[in-house]
Amino acid sequence: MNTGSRLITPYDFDATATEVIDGVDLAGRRVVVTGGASGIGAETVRALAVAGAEVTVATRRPELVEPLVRELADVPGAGLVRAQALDLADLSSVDAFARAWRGPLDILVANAGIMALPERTLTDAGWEMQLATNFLGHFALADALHASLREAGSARVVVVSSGAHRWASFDFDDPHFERRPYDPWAAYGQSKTADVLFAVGARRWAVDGITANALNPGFILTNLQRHLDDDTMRAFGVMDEDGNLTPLPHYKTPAQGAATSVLLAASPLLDAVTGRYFEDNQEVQAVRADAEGGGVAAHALDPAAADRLWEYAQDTVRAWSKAQ
Ligand SMILES: NC(=O)c1ccc[n+]([C@@H]2O[C@H](COP(=O)([O-])OP(=O)(O)OC[C@H]3O[C@@H](n4cnc5c(N)ncnc54)[C@H](O)[C@@H]3O)[C@@H](O)[C@H]2O)c1
Repeated sequence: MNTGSRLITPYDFDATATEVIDGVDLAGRRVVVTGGASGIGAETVRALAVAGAEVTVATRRPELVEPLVRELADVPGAGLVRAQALDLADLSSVDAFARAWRGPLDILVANAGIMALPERTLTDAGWEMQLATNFLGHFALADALHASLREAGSARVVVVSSGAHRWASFDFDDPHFERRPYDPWAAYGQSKTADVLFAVGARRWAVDGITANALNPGFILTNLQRHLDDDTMRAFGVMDEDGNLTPLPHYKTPAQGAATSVLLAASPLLDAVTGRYFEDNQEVQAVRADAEGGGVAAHALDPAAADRLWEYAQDTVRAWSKAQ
């Protein structure tokens, strides 16, 4: 496995999902994209399917993916796209999805996510909703699909994190905000730190030919911002006084936002690269958590924290399974 120097690719901020895998033939490769019904997930599905991959869109509402399925069915050379129900906040749904999967899985893109729920919200299992959706559900899914990933021979797991990971390390004493006051951004940041640590902890799967890398897609206006009030949207500079959305120059289109996911999922440049963090199609350097601009916080790359989180997630998921 590649643990060498920082990976710099020929692609930058502006590259689209299709461009970063131009010329790559994914015929015969089987892919799952969670949250592929909208936003950057849909663009990830589009680029991988057009390159020939067979893509399963794992989504809470499969009927909403029908237009995308029809669109890609008309593209010559595109792989088959289908939708299958998955609710990451409900482990019985995760379990059902994994049990129904047959044969190898070449690429798992853990893309689905929610951001900044204003009130502390719990899943039926009693888990804080952002942690459950953004991390624990994806961990459970990857773990349940491990044999299929191994069967693929050289599978890749792509974990969509966020620059918000820098706002919070993982609080092992209180991951579900039972003791500390709930903060929507601390909960989002913690879940996205967990996503990066997941990719780092997955180095234990290298022996099975499975690599895992994490990424920040950049800023993209999508449904993700639906829980933000107008004041927050104005503070972010993406809404004017009249309530019109005004994306800033550093905002990306969904097709650009999906590029780093697709690069990590399918570019030959990433062969055998694992446990790393990318932004704008490049591996980025570790920075102080409070640094301006991009970069990855040291707390998200810490191998000891990654191992501890892996054990925590495995125990949490297994405790849920036993209780069923
Ligand atoms: N848009 C941005 O600026 C931005 C920035 C950084 C990171 N991200 C990350 O990118 C990813 C995709 O977000 P997006 O911007 O495309 O937003 P989006 O809201 O369009 O996409 C998120 C998808 O996740 C799905 N989802 C949510 N909860 C789910 C659940 N319980 N089970 C299954 N699916 C569920 C949604 O239905 C949706 O299709 C997220 O992980 C997000 O945190 C986005």
